[in-house]
Amino acid sequence: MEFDYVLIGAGSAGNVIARRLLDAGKRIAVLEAGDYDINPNIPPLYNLGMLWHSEQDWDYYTTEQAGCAGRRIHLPRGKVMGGSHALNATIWVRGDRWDYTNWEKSGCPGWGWDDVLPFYKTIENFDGGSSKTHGGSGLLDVVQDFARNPIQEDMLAGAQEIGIAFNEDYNSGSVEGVSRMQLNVRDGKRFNTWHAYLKPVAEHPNLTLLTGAHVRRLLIADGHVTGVEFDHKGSRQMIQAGETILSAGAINTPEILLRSGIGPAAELRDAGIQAVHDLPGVGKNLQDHLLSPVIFTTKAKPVPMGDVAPAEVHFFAKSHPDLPVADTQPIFFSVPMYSQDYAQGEMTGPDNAFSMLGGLVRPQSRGEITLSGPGEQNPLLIDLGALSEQADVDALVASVRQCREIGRTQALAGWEPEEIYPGPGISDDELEQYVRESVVTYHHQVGTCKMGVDALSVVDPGTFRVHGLSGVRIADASIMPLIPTGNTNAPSVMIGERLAHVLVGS
Ligand SMILES: Cc1cc2nc3c(=O)[nH]c(=O)nc-3n(C[C@H](O)[C@H](O)[C@H](O)COP(=O)(O)OP(=O)(O)OC[C@H]3O[C@@H](n4cnc5c(N)ncnc54)[C@H](O)[C@@H]3O)c2cc1C
Repeated sequence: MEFDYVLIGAGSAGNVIARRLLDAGKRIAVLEAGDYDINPNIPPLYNLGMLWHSEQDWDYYTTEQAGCAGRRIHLPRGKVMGGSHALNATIWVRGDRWDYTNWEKSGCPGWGWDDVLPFYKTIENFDGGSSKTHGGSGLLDVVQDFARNPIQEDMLAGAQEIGIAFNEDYNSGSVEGVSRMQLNVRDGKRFNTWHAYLKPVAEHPNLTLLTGAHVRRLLIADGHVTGVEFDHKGSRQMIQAGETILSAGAINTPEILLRSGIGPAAELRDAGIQAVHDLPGVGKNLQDHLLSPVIFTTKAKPVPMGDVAPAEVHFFAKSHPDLPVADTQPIFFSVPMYSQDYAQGEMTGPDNAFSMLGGLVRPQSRGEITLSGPGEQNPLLIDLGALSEQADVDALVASVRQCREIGRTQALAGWEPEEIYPGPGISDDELEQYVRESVVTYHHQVGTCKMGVDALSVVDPGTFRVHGLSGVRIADASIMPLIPTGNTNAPSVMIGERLAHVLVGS
């Protein structure tokens, strides 16, 4: 056999795994559906919105979301070397200690905070240096010392003015409070796991890297996965390997399994696909974070563009005090973040504006990914179940209300802000409808092949093997059993390091 491993997807997790396998002398094939990251809008973070609907975006849409005024919500995902880490805002957030305690409790022993912390430290090249909580000599830059935009500093002060405590380091185990973000940037430009891990060894003799290689299904014989079938340069091809690793992300990893006949047998039959392995949890347990915008224009002076990033400050807060951990994470942008596909018609306004987006990060709603038919031309059905639980609506409304309040603080008064969305016509008591009509994804889909041991679990938490099959493992955002309290890139990278450790003891 030519390859020890074939790895599908060169995204946040995939690049890490590929690098560690090469360092350990393994022969690997990496198949990435997208191309190299030559789009000039990838490096400058300010241009990330220009990547939406581009060739580097899988450009998914949800089904009509009943909880969101029947809207279909755009879900950008990276289809390029670097994966969604090539499209994201590079905000580095591990989540709260509480998240990992809950992963353990949900049937994932060995995934507590103290277990994952060493992996985060291994990953990080933190500009604050190494410490009890941070790594200073890893491959991935985590930067807190960059030129800050004065309007972001005033939003930071405004949050403190309404009683949100300052948290010097939200990555130290407790997220709660308002913080300056830590980013994956180098020289002020995006720096992702492709740049940090795989690109430096892209000429390695043990690496076969195919871009534009779209994996269609797994090859399976008697419960053993022997490789994959994929499209490349206009023809259908196969690769066999000792093991297959799926790192295609929370949408495409379950898609590949489902199209291979691995999933809920009855649903597969209904979609016209012969089930080869009945695994009820594939595509289930879909979780995402949500945002709803509060946007202000300024009368006193124009909003300056920052040097590095459009988003620099966020805070974590409980929507009511008896919660064990923050359930909201508003995020501040130095640009107007007009909602896509706003129910009232296109959301427009002046370019001179800043945004504070209410954010829901502990959703109770769950969604699912299913197939609409047997053929590759039959699209995926992605149902986020967004805002299907009233508790989620209430938390998001509370978060939007807080953002409006910050807009009225003394700290921001010097800008003379005027709220344009939701706008003066909408009182705090009328926010529910606005939230349902304006909500967008926070881009954090996870959980569709969750680790664990219950009936809906897909992946073994110790070995990353797919339950009931040999020769195949999964390591990406799809295996998270519960969505973390915060952005999901750092946990995805950590998952990549952990699988590498299992395979080659990095
Ligand atoms: C617009 C946007 C902004 C975000 N902002 C942030 C942020 O600031 N901070 C944060 O923490 N998180 C952010 N996220 C989320 C974060 O980027 C993801 O959680 C993380 O990248 C997931 O990593 P992954 O390895 O699971 O998947 P990905 O990084 O998406 O990698 C999957 C890879 O697999 C490839 N692939 C998929 N299907 C196939 C196939 N069939 N054949 C071959 N290859 C395939 C894809 O093209 C992709 O390269 C954002 C995401 C987006 C889209």
